Amino acid sequence: MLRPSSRLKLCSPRMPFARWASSKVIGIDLGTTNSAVAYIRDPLDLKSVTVIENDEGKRTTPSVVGFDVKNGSYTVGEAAKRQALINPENTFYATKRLIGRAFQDKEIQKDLLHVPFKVIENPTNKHAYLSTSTGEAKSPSEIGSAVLSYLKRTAENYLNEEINKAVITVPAYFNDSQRQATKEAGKMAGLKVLRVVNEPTAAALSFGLNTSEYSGIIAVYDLGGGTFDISILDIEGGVFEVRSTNGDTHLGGEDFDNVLIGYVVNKFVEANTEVSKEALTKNREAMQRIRAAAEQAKIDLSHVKETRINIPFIENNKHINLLIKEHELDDMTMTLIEKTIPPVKRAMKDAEIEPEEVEEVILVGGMTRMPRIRSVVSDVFGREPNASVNPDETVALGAAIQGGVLSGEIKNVLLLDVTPLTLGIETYGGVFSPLIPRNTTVPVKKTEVFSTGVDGQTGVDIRVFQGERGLVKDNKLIGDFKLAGIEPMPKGVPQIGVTFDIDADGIINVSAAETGTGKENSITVIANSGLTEEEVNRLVEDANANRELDNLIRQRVELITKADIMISDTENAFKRFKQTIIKSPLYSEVLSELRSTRNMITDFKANESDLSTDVNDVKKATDQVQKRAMQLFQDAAKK
Ligand SMILES: Nc1ncnc2c1ncn2[C@@H]1O[C@H](COP(=O)(O)OP(=O)(O)OP(=O)(O)O)[C@@H](O)[C@H]1O
Repeated sequence: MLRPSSRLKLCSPRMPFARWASSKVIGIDLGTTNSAVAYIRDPLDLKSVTVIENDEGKRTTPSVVGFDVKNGSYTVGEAAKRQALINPENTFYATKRLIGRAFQDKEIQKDLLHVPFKVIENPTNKHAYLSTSTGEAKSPSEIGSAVLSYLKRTAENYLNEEINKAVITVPAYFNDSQRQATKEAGKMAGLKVLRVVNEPTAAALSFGLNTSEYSGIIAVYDLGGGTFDISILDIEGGVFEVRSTNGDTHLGGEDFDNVLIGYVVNKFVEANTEVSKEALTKNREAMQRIRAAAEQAKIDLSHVKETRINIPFIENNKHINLLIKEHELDDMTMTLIEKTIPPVKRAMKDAEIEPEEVEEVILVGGMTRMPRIRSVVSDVFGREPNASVNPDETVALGAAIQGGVLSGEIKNVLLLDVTPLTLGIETYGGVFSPLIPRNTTVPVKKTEVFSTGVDGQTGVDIRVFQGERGLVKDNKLIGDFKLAGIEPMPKGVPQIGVTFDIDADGIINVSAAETGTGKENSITVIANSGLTEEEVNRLVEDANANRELDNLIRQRVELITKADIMISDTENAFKRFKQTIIKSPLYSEVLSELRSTRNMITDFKANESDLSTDVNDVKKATDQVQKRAMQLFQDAAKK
């Protein structure tokens, strides 16, 4: 992992923070279920960072938007949640689970079964969009933007001034496409998004600066309504360095609710055989009522040992009256809780630390109030989580602090965040050539020089991948572009510099330039789809399981490519200097060795998947031909 030695240090923790005039930057936690907005009341006092209450006096606002299709207006937050029962098809919630994702993603297809509104495929970008009952398409960014506008207004009403700058948080494991879509939502809401900050990093900022002079290694375990993140940070003298991050962008309270909803539905149809499961699940209003009651029961069970779900007149004048115990909820959701453990272990491994080195465990997100989750987290880290952090507010508070840092109101705090997955390009033979390893501190810029694989090649396809495997076919294509207009040259001669530039928001820009012709091209990577939970898990697990094999294949492809280029060079030299070297008695002998090595390479490439062939034979033969060709040229020169 990159650990810059020249990182900025806080001169003295007791040094007063300086203030300079600037417009306010609000911090927004745009959550799957709930959102919050915060600001810094007094930059000289970091403890003055405050969550702003909405017009209903609440400190968090449901991320729900309800459209009135008759008059074209919409409501946000509590008001939207209240009308959900009578307007289920036009009340959109948990749309953060869709943002920047392809409609065909397995996760999206699974979610479709549980939501009372319509999710459609946008014909242009193939992303998941929403549709009102009158067929009006809305992008998840538009829904996010409605929530952001509401929070912007909340802040403006409270502060009595116009606000147009914000820091917005996103799950750490969000990919490029999901980050772009979130920024877009901010722009649509009339906000200049100064920075997109990872949620656990924001939580750490708020914890670290509120706990005076905190230094040490902390783990932030963040399980909210829709996503799970784990980050390991090293906090020292005002420098917040993320050492690793991992997670699952499709795991959260919504999944727990869905499990409980399934349980309630099954119990109801078992007890009322005249009601079919299909009829009940198609009844949007009934399902909306079951959803609300199930979520409430889940929340209640964090405080009481048992609770009742009572829903009168659910179908055919029948009622739901069900007793649920805490251990029953624990048992039915244990597989979901356990899904958080492998990312935690991977994050610790990547940060090169053992659990006992973690000095504080910070819990973020409403789901971490569930006692079973707390006990699992305690077991994994071997310590009780820190109880001083408010899991609903800490992310927004951290975003506001980062806003203060960016506006210059807060000095001497430096945030060093990381990129969650390895980034690289495809090279000859389908090999994944990483440029930026996962958990590299951002912003980062890196250039590597590549060349062509075929003689006379005038264009190259730059295909950008994200993932942990050695071959591109096992990773995720996140964008591609062509660099054309290269002058025809022998393979291996053109010098193509490929530059990856990841900004502090985690957004990726890739450019390529050929030095000879000065041809240049670039893209800002906009992924066709987000990484599904399965893909993320598969990427890392498969990479570990297949590391040896991948390395072997990779080394073989690299060796053969090198040999191919060397033999091509020698063949070209033979053609060019034929008149001179033909005079040497060595000529025909070396020429035949050259031809047989060429045949070896051709055979090897034709049977690339046969791992029983020894690539070292090709290497030895190539080295030998090189040596013999040198002798031939020296001998010919003497004549
Ligand atoms: N006391 C509680 N016990 C169990 N679950 C709870 C409790 N309070 C809230 N939750 C659940 O926490 C989830 C919401 O958490 P939170 O508001 O932190 O998420 P979010 O910020 O909207 O989501 P994300 O960070 O994933 O985008 C919901 O699923 C809610 O039901």
